[in-house]
Amino acid sequence: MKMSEMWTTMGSTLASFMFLWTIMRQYCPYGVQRFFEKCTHRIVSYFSPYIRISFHEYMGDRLKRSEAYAAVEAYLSANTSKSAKRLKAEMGKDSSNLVLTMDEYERVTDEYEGVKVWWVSSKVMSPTRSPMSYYPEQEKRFYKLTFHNKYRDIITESYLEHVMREGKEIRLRNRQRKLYTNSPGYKWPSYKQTMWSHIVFEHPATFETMALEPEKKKEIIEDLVTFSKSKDFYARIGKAWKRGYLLHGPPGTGKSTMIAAMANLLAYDVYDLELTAVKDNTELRKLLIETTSKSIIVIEDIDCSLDLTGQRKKKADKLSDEETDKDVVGRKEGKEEGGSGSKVTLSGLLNFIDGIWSACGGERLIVFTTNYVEKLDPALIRRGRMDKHIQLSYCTFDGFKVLANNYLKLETHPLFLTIKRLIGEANITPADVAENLMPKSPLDDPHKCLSNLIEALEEAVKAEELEQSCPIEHEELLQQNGSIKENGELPADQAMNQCQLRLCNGT
Ligand SMILES: Nc1ncnc2c1ncn2[C@@H]1O[C@H](COP(=O)(O)OP(=O)(O)OP(=O)(O)O)[C@@H](O)[C@H]1O
Ligand SMILES: [Mg+2]
Repeated sequence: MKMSEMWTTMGSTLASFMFLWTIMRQYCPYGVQRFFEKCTHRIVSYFSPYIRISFHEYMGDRLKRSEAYAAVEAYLSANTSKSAKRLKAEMGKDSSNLVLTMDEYERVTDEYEGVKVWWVSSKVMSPTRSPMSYYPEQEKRFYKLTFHNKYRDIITESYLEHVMREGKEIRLRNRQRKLYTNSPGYKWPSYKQTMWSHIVFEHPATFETMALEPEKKKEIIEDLVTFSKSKDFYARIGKAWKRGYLLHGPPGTGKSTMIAAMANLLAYDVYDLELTAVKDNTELRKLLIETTSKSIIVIEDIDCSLDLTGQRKKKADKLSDEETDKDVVGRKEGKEEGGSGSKVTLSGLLNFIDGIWSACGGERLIVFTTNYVEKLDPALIRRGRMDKHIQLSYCTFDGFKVLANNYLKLETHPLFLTIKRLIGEANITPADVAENLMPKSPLDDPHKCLSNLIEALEEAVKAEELEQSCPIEHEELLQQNGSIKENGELPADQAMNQCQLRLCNGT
């Protein structure tokens, strides 16, 4: 057969095939269409000297968005959006600028060490489950890279590595950090791709603005930074790249504020896990798999989240007298919010923290907060699970100086001496100090705010003295009054008045 005849035969075969294909697309069911698509691809790739690599947005069972896809997306948006003719515009970081990426079915070229490659962004629709299906069709997006066979080595060995590295760096730079939550009572529709809902994370707390002793602050910052740079170390010692922090202390001592400061220091996302809204251990695992790296998974008030404290004790102990109101409220909420109540168990939670699944993703902090560390099951907070225990306590003079600088822009003041003396004697939380330093009217100058704080400190000192002189009466009064604060304190003025009243009455 002559060369020209061969080309003619090939051309007409392809033309007939294309014609058939057009008809099929219009009239045939999805399965038949896919079959013909595959045949076309095989014929084309048999004759073509070009290689194609696809990067799909979701792989396999679609549990997680592909990191490779996201890196390609970032790389292309930074490097080739100038050459693309059809672009997609989206709000970028801080909603302050528009980010342009190539639109669907757009094709751009890129050059690497003199080699030309082509990228196409595309999508296919997955079939609906049945003709009556309620769920909409799912879009499966992907990028396709095309290059000549003779450059196979350079592309697969070095260009792709370059794309991934640059893409990841760009993503990190442009990342808009997010605060995720697994909303309580929220029914997860099966067509939805994630169990987490999110908003932009914009908490302003930093370690600089935290009232904490300087050495403690330095130690925590160093610990966090060392962790974030220890990928190779964790790989060498054969440990998953994650670290657990237990923050404990009375209410208002800055546990939640510290989580925000941690996230801001390391530029991590925050996953605020509401345990009472998690149906069972399987759902807990799904939630874990969906978290990304560079994130903090937070379980606040772990002692109240579920009945995790008493799992190893007998059932009868469950509602013992020792339990505080807060515990009971926590469990009640779990029952109500979760409808049937959460079936997450202690072993489920332990698996969540350091089971085999916990290693996926890497570079993650798990943070528990509690007001009552002594109530937690030791298994939950042993070293290795909760690697670092941080106790947050009452405000010190160093802490006060940070708050005075934050709230009043004061580094020194004649009243500081009095405050230094009183703050050493009183148990006052940073939250209370902050509240007193807050100007209450436009006329409140720094002197007035500091005087307010001195008043509050004097009351706290009196309450301390009272507690030490007649601890039983003090405790009884707190219980009778019902105004006991969560950390076991009664507002100083109330305690004083009531104790004086009792002493006067001789009771
Ligand atoms: N150490 C601190 N440094 C700076 N501000 C603080 C600190 N502790 C508390 N605050 C202030 O008090 C408020 C309450 O603090 P935060 O919510 O962090 O306390 P918490 O320990 O999480 O309390 P709870 O146990 O009730 O959840 C914060 O908004 C913050 O303004
Ligand atoms: Mg808190």
